[in-house]
Amino acid sequence: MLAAAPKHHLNRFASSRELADALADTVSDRLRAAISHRGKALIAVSGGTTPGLFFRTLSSRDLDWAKVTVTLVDERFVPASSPRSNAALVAENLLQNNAAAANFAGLYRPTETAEEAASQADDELQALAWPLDVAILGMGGDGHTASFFPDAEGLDRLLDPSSDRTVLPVSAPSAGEPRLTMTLPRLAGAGFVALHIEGNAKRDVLDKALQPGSHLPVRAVFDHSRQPVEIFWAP
Ligand SMILES: O=C(O)[C@H](O)[C@@H](O)[C@H](O)[C@H](O)COP(=O)(O)O
Repeated sequence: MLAAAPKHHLNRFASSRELADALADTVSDRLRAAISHRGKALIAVSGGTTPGLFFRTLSSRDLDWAKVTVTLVDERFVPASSPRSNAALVAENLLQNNAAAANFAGLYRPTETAEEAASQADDELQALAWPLDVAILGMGGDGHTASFFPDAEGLDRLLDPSSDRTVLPVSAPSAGEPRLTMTLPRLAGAGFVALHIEGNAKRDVLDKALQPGSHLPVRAVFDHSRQPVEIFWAP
């Protein structure tokens, strides 16, 4: 009996603009509901080149942003002054307009090593209002999500669904620089998990990841996510 494809829902859009509007609507509704239910909201977002338009669209949504904490799905081991910084990407595109009132909890720490930074961030992020209400994941053309790179040292540890860590360091030749990643259980435990990908090439990679027996890292999110993964895709 072949294992059924993990539960997910494909939301297709004609353009990046339509996708950004729909994802911003859904995410702002989820944040409002979390604030109404528990007085606060916690969202983790990814970096990279895909989410910019979505961030700028979400930043103008009307909600009690002062009760929202934005954190990162992953981060390059670089300071916010670096053009590679996801914290800088979020500051410049999401923490603007109405969302400028939101709180931010980044992963980077100015330590000698990524290991030390991950350990410090892991300690300090325990204080956040877990579980995530929203996790926005991206995906690379190699099937990585967060910083779960296929060539990462100790990938099994990064994908351990029972990890008691929140942040782990990542060393992977294909990653460019050392990374800091939120762990699978933290991401999989979110009340709403969106995978935001654009283009036909990534759609093909995702289709491969959803085949039985796939070992692409993104598949681990589908296999362990508490909620069905909502895929947001535009060509
Ligand atoms: O730090 C990062 O780069 C992201 O968090 C990473 O996981 C990203 O989502 C994918 O690499 C896709 O990146 P693109 O959107 O640039 O294709």
